[in-house]
Amino acid sequence: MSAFTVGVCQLGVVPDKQANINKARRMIGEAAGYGSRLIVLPEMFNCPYQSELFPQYAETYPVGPTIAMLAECAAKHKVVLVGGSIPEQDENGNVYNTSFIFDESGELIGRHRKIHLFDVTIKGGTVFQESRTLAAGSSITVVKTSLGTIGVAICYDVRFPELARAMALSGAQILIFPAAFGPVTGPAHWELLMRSRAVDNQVYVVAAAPALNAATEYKAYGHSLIIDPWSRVVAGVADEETVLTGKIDFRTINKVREELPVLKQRRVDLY
Ligand SMILES: NC(=O)CCC(=O)C(=O)O
Repeated sequence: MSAFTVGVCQLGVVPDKQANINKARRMIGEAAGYGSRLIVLPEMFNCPYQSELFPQYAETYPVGPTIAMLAECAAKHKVVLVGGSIPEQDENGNVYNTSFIFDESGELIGRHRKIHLFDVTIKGGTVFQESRTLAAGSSITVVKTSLGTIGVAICYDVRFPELARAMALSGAQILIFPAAFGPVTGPAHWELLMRSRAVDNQVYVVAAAPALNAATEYKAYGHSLIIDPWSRVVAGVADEETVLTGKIDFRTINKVREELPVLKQRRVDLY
């Protein structure tokens, strides 16, 4: 399919896990009602973004109310669903920041475990240590869907351009980033990074953020975005809870790559 609508659920996360699941179900239904064939949720959408909380909100595939809701909604609405991310516990007790990806029949078609953990100390700003409770994933995620090929990475992963390039070279036409930037790096880098990955690789970028909830400790920046391969913002919002939609048209990828053939012109003999 060369053109279709993508929907992004910019959901405001609350401490009550079941309330987050219910809200996600409702927002996925709303996005499907707008004609979205691909729907994306934000990073850690069932759990406040706080390291110490991740283990207690974690689920082990295929068991768990969040995973069940995602599979059920994908099948009910016949959509490709990138289920943001949730804390996932494996059989050895390791917890990952994981995106589960479902097809239109509710089958799991991909799983991305965040590769680069968000361990930063910005003086006078954000201090975060995902590695206190999370383990890092160890593979790149590129998934063929009925709509096209998608690459999925999570939030801080966007800062590593080699990863986006590897996904694009593996055939990804859309790079999807469930994410949760905060009030310090959000205004400074969010749009810049997302648009850079789009222009570097001449692909669509979909960045799904949580809405701002002023009552939670981590203040999400919001500003979900859909960006085209020319780096134009197709659709964007501020920090409120809402469903964002935009058109993806793969013919734009071909047009941009024909006009500016930078991917073909790379000097792989030199770098
Ligand atoms: N959840 C995250 O990985 C946050 C990344 C972030 O805020 C950044 O600036 O990078």
